[in-house]
Amino acid sequence: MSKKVLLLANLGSPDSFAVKDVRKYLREFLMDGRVIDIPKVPRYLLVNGIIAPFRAPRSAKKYKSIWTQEGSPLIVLSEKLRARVEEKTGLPAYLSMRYGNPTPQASLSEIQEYQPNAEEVVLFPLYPHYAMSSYETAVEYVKEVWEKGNYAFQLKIVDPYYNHPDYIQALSNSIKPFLREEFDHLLFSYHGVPERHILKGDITGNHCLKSTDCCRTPSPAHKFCYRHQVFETTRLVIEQLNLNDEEYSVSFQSRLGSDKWLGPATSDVLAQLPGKGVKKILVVTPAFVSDCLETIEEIGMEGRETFLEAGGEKFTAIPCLNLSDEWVEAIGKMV
Ligand SMILES: C=CC1=C(C)c2cc3[nH]c(cc4nc(cc5[nH]c(cc1n2)c(C)c5CCC(=O)O)C(CCC(=O)O)=C4C)c(C)c3C=C
Ligand SMILES: [Fe+2]
Ligand SMILES: [Fe+2]
Repeated sequence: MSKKVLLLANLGSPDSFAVKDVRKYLREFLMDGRVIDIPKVPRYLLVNGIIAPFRAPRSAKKYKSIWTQEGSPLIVLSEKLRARVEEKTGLPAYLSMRYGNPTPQASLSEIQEYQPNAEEVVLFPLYPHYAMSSYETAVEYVKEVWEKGNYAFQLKIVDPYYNHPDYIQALSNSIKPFLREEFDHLLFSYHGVPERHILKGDITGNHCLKSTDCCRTPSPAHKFCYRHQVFETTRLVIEQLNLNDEEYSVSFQSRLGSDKWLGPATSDVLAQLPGKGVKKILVVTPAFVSDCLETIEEIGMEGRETFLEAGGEKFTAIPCLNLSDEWVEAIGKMV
């Protein structure tokens, strides 16, 4: 019986692609004040009156297009990753989701029941970068459940690892085989967030988004700045891959609502690049460590269509780290 237990935390998926399950999932997700950060009453009206009813049927169709025999790719891959990490580290590993199942309540209770010698649970968020709508909400939610539950074990949390050498190495090596084929451009497409989230996370109150190169000027704000962290991941990977500045760029995907989000938008970039002579593109999505709706459908299907319709000739979506040995080893080292 181990004193140290691992808990991997990811975002979660609906229980099925049925509209009612997708609606329930969207409601839980979007009622999170760290995702839609407006006061509770207007948020309730917006989510329940507008977003969930209109978005659920459209999202359900998208989920149906990626669903496998085993279930949602995000859940299936996260569970397989959990098993590999357990095997590799020799430590008991559990999985919980921020929205949907398995809940942190269920996972922590399982640990309590089946790991009676556990003294320390190490929470490993399956998000390399800090964003209030991803890493922060996942961590704070598990903390909240742990605080309420009177568990016998301590809770330790792994910091964002966007610049950790082993993560960078695993990510770079996952891209390398694709560079052997002819390509014109490597696009790093990260999940977007509203600019307001970046401003809220600025602990100096006067750094983030105050100049175009704020994320490249050293500042204590970077500890919580998603934009800085994704630029750092990109810079470190580019260094490993020996690419020059013309061969790659960064964009942000999955925009929702009418707020100003980080840009440029991936969909705009994919529509414009063929006109600038980019006919063969590679797209990598490092904000996601496991393939999911946003990588398989939004990039692999919609993004491909946008690029080819705009005159592109070859579109390659590079898979996420998923179950790569190097990634499993990197997690083992980070925990
Ligand atoms: C205001 C809305 C959203 C913010 C901010 C946001 C940030 C954010 N999300 C991820 C990772 C994932 N998001 C996924 C799906 C998804 N995201 C939003 C909205 C926001 N995300 C919605 C409504 C959905 C559901 C699908 C849809 O209707 O479009 C997923 C995939 C889940 C799956 O089941 O496969 C992931 C993963 C990050 C990392 C992030 C901030 C950096
Ligand atoms: Fe999202
Ligand atoms: Fe910044």
